[in-house]
Amino acid sequence: MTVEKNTRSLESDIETDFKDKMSYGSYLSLETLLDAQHPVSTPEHHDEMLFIIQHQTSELWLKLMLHELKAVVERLRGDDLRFALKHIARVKHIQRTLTEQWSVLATLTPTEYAEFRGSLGASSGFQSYQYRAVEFVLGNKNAGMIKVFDADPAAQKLLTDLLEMPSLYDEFIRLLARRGFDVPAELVERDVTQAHTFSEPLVQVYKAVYENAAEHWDLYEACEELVDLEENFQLWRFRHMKTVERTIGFKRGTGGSSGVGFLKRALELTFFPELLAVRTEVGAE
Ligand code: HEM
Ligand SMILES: N[C@@H](CC(=O)c1ccccc1NC=O)C(=O)O
Repeated sequence: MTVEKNTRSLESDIETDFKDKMSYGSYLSLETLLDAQHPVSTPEHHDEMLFIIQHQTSELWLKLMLHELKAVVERLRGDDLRFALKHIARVKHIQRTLTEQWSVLATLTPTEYAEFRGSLGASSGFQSYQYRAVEFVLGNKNAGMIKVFDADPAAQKLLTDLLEMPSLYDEFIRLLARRGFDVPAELVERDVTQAHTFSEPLVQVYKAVYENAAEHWDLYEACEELVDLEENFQLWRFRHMKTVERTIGFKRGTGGSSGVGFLKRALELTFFPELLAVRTEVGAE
């Protein structure tokens, strides 16, 4: 059947009765999802909807990212690098989406934002427990970050559990040790509640992998995937910092920090420092 008058006719078998069947909206809990945008500015500022949805979509992607990263940790623990790599590939696409999404918020001018910023009170992305959870899973542990969730026991438990679990990087390092590489015992048995700190012997392990890539192909590939993950994470942080700079300049943050300066310091944090250091070591001078 052709389209007439630029109108597509419904096919006779198209389902239209959802009294007793699961529909699109019920499956996706759209009623809950689309009833969760509550601007607080009075009178309501047009641009607050953008601000809310930008954060909510970010939190949804962070939720999926955490789900995938937890699967990566499990797969590494089970020596299943192939499946770990599959999940990492998905995480990388989520990260790209999250980073590209900054361009939507960048349409908010400093004047527009200033018109409803006061309504946000002391709330801040600093209180995003899912963001902190991703940092913890990747190995950037910081127990001090949990204090801000004193009033949210569920978030506090999630973060405390993750703090006490070996991170994705801990599991990767343990896998390298099981594969027979010369990983120092203190790295395998380290206090996993602390942030990972630079280990020179680990650089030498990576050197062995990179200089014999053909022999250790899956590990070689995994190392490069981890470098991508870290770089993508830093790109998100950079776009956040630049968006903040153009939106509030050098004002202090609503969460109480110095603002842009505080966010710039996050760019100096690293997840997998040895994987960057090995680059200085490989190949000819
Ligand atoms: C105009 C938009 C935004 C501005 C002006 C802004 C500003 C800031 C500032 C100043 C901080 C430092 C903490 C503080 O004192 O408040 C911060 C932290 C943070 N923001 Fe935003 N932000 C914006 C949008 C977003 C969005 C869309 C997200 C997405 C979830 C986000 C997530 C975060 C996170 C996770 C932190 C903690 C970063 C860290 O600990 O290094 N922000 N933000
Ligand atoms: N910290 C921001 C406020 C802000 O951006 C924000 C406020 C409430 C919920 C999430 C936010 N996003 C990131 O920090 C500011 O200082 O303007």
